[in-house]
Amino acid sequence: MMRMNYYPPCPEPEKVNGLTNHSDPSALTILLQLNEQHGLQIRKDGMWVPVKPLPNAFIVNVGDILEIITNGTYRSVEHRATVNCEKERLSFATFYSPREDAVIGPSPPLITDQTPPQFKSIRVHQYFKDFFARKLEGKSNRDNMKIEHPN
Ligand SMILES: O=C(O)CCC(=O)C(=O)O
Ligand SMILES: [Fe+2]
Repeated sequence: MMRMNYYPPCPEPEKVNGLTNHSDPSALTILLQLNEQHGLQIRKDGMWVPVKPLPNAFIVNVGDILEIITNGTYRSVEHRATVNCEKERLSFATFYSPREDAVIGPSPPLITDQTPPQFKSIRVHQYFKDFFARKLEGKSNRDNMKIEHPN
């Protein structure tokens, strides 16, 4: 799936979100910041860190599916987009995910007594149906896939 994002300039940029904080539901996202305008930020240790646009460079984001398949070893990155008052910003995201009839869940070789499955297994089609039915909000999609362990 591909998405083009257009963020018009805004006279009061601190009052709006360009794109609310979220992690991508995909396995991997390849992102191009088209016109080299700042705006993308990632959450690291609770802080929002700007990602500087580099000419002719892609950004590769780990998405929730990769977090689920690796049973939490690779963690999806929470990110958001801000707007600025001078110039429009454009980005182009390509989302990579397994085919619709595949089942995603923690990879069996990664499951041991010490590392029980952290996530449910689900068909990709249902996973995206659930994703689009919910509000985009932080890592809520990943959280929704978690299983509770009685310890
Ligand atoms: O505009 C950006 O840099 C981020 C876009 C994004 O996070 C998305 O399309 O999922
Ligand atoms: Fe995103």
